[in-house]
Amino acid sequence: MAVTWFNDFYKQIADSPLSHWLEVLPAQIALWQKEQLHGDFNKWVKLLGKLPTTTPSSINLKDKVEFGQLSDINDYTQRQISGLLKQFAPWRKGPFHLHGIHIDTEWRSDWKWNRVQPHIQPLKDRLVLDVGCGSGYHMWRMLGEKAKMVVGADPSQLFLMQFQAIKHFNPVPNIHLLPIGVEQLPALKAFDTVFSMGVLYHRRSPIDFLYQLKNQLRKGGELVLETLVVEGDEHTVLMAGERYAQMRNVWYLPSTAALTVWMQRVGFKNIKVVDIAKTTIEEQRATEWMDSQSLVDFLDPTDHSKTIEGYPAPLRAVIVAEV
Ligand SMILES: Nc1ncnc2c1ncn2[C@@H]1O[C@H](C[S@+](CC[C@H]([NH3+])C(=O)[O-])CC(=O)[O-])[C@@H](O)[C@H]1O
Repeated sequence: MAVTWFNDFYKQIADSPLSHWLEVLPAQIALWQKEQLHGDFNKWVKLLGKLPTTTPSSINLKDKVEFGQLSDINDYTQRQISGLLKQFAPWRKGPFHLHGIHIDTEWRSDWKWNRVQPHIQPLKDRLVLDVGCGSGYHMWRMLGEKAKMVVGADPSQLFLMQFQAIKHFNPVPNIHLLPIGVEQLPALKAFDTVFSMGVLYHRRSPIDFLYQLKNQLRKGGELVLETLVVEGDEHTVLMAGERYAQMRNVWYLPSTAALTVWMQRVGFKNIKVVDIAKTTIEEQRATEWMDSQSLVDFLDPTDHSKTIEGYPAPLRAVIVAEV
């Protein structure tokens, strides 16, 4: 089933600093549609098509992501929307509020945003990229800060569906999620702000990853990086064994001092560590919308300062820098 979600984006960027992206992006997306669709893709697109059209009486992106109130729709429609959205579970990144339906996600992504937002350059009128954006929760909050356009890149197709399901209730033209990985981005050198939160530790080559992020920024642009770190000096980097907090795809956890050295080597300037926070079992937990195991199951049951494998428990840092 071919989707046309990306055509508007191509048209919008044709006459913008992102126009040279058109040399590669449409071909990448066409190949993706032809060869890389998830087994449930067509089922998901059909479910999206069943979401009723509503008229939200309010849009709030400033302190949460909330489209419409319960009073805008009747009980039947609310149950219908809720039932359809549940079919896109597990819902990991959020929360979202749609016409009184509270999608209570595994993560309180709003808490991360509260740690990040006070420290970044104002997003008003900026062209913003979010690499590894998940379901797009933070992208909506970036739009709430009046960014001109927000583009997300994330290869997860379930996250893409969740994003499209949310966007259905507020179909504004200046927010787009593209199903591509960071490695598929050409050196666009055009974004005013690039975010990448929760991705660096998933990359096998973190230094190459930092170069890829840098290559998306215009001169003077800002990188906002959030990642798992460990305590230690500029020589400290943890490479965990096969799993870290049960995740198989975790590679390097540097100290903030080591990460700062990496970023200097890659050519970032004005590097500032602006927040360090332990992830709590209140911030990441199982809910009705994500009912499998979560952080509490990935920590040592007798000592929450350690993961179940015996490594330091998740500690996350926010770093801002310029190019
Ligand atoms: N090659 C890749 N390129 C881009 N993204 C990728 C790639 N591989 C995986 N991802 C995506 O990176 C995201 C990481 S989650 C952070 C979400 C949000 N930013 C958050 O801060 O809450 C954190 C976690 O799962 O640990 C997922 O959405 C992946 O699909």
